[in-house]
Amino acid sequence: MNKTSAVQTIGILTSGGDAPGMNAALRAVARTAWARGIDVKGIYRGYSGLLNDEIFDMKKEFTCDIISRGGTALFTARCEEFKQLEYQEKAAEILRSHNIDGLVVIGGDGSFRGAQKLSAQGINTVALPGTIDLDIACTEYTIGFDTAVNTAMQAIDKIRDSSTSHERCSIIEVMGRNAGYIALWCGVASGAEDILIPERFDGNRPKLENELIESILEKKALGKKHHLIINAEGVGHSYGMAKRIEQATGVETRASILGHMQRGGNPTAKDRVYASYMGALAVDLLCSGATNRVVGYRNGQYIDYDIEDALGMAKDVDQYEFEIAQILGR
Ligand SMILES: Nc1ncnc2c1ncn2[C@@H]1O[C@H](COP(=O)(O)OP(=O)(O)O)[C@@H](O)[C@H]1O
Ligand SMILES: O=P(O)(O)OC[C@H]1O[C@](O)(COP(=O)(O)O)[C@@H](O)[C@@H]1O
Ligand SMILES: [Mg+2]
Repeated sequence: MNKTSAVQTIGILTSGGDAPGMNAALRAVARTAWARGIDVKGIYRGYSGLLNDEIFDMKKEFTCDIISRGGTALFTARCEEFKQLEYQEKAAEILRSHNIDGLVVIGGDGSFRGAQKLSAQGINTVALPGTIDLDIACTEYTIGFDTAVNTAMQAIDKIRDSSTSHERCSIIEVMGRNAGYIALWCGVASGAEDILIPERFDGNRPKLENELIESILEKKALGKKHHLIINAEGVGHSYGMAKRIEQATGVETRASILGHMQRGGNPTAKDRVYASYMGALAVDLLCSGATNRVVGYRNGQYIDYDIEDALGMAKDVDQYEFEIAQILGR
């Protein structure tokens, strides 16, 4: 019992796509809470597990040997029904029945909406940005992005060796349903000739493919031995694109979709350390009586925002960075 804290029992859940570093975050939440004299309960499988009352008393052992592991020891899920008010009310009841008066939600923008709804139901809630997509406007950093980019970059390096040996064009599709940050970073880090991101795609596929065909022929004429195209999932259609490009250019073209390997693996030091400080801050915010907050990282500092304000912020790929990425691939 901590008489000065606004909350006495903190629940933790992970929600949406898993991200490397979620374990470091939940470990930090639990250990900071214990250090502050607060009880901790784990909630399995995100909002879905919460609605099924999959709640347990977290003990120290649960947080041991997980900081170096990808994924989430609490498991994660997407839960459509949680978008409805009646399920949000039910979830708040369940939390209260376990004496959980503070909740930390680790997930992406969708999960923040859920956290906001629980806050409206009277449960003090703080969210941590856990997503490989980096698509959260209020923060320069999200848990998992750094690891995902490094994992994808290493895979691209390997594909590049094969691509160069065969003097082929390779289209490599990386994750990012609505966001091109993984593609942009991988493109720059791998020296890709072309980078396709949803933020700069107008939906006109024939136009996009014609530009790529021109770019491939131009670079082939300059003596380039391969042509790497990093394609974000949000643009997609990599296999069809490869076929049409090969037909039009005569350059053998292969597509590789990296898929879920990008979400796994041991988190980088950055993901472990940032996630740890963010987890600790979430607890201290709850102790101070805060609710409906999201933790972020900006200008070298860990900060927090109102969830509504955070979700209202717009984010776009920096145009200068995108232009330079294109220049460097020429
Ligand atoms: N508008 C909403 N209201 C309540 N809960 C939501 C809302 N949007 C999303 N959620 C919850 O958050 C979960 C994760 O959202 P999703 O967008 O799939 O992943 P992420 O949190 O990684 O962005 C959803 O399955 C749902 O349970
Ligand atoms: O594993 P799923 O459910 O197919 O989801 C795939 C999506 O999850 C992500 O890996 C991460 O997105 P979220 O963090 O929003 O869940 C996206 O890049 C990808 O489009
Ligand atoms: Mg999301």
